[in-house]
Amino acid sequence: MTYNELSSQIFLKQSYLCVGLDTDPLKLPRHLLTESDPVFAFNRAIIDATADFAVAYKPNIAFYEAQGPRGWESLQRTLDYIPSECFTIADAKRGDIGNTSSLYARTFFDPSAAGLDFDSVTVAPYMGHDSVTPFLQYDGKWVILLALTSNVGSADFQRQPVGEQELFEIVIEKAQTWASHEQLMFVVGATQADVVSRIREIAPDHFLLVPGVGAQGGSLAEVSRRGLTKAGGLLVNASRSILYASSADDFADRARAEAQALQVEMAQYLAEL
Ligand SMILES: O=c1ccn([C@@H]2O[C@H](COP(=O)(O)O)[C@@H](O)[C@H]2O)c(=O)[nH]1
Repeated sequence: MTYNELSSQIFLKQSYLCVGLDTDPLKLPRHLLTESDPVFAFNRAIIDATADFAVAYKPNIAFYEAQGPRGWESLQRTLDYIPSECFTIADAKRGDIGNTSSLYARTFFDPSAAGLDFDSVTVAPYMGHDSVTPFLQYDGKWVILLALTSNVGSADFQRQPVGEQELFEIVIEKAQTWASHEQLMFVVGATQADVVSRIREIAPDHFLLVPGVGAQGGSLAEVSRRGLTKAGGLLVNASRSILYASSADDFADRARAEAQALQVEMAQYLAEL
């Protein structure tokens, strides 16, 4: 999916919601456990319930890998089920020496390899340019680089001062020499809303993938007011607050209501642009 196509979807759906598919087999509603693939049955119901309000879906790969081969099958079925107009993110947080990164990229981007055809993959910047560029060799595919994460541990390295800057700012500046805003996004936690304006000075056009609203307590209002651009420019993720709004038979209805509430709020912020 191109930058303009993603931007168009945001204004068409009046939403920059990304639904995180962090599907934990231990948290599934009991009535789904008799399904042949309970994880996929859950994801299918969540996608059906939220697709009107979401422009992106982000399966967190850890939740699937932890299930072994069954998990990879659930992931494949889920990816195939996501509507084609939605942007897909493999939240895998990969990155290694170049030849290894090439194989990670092939896993998520080349359907003739592992069968997966994601639009994007999250990548850790720590090993530098040659660990990231193999992911950029695929036309139409995106790298979403971890810049300033939502967890408290982001203070350990990402917020360390380096000269006049903090380390995450150097990551954002340097990475822009590797790819344009048409192929590169940055992860910025919603819990770090206070620095989103500063990030917009360094990266005015890049999409930001923003996890941390909902269960982690980040503010959608603050991130939106500081991070939205004329192209949209944000994908705000919510996982647990949508997936596990209810653990009973009404889980899909409750997930839909949570997603709709976020979309309605997002539409207000888009109207203020
Ligand atoms: O900085 C980061 C980077 C990634 N994540 C991921 O996003 C979701 C958040 O889930 P919630 O349930 O909405 O808190 C999850 O997959 C994380 O691994 C993040 O939270 N922060």
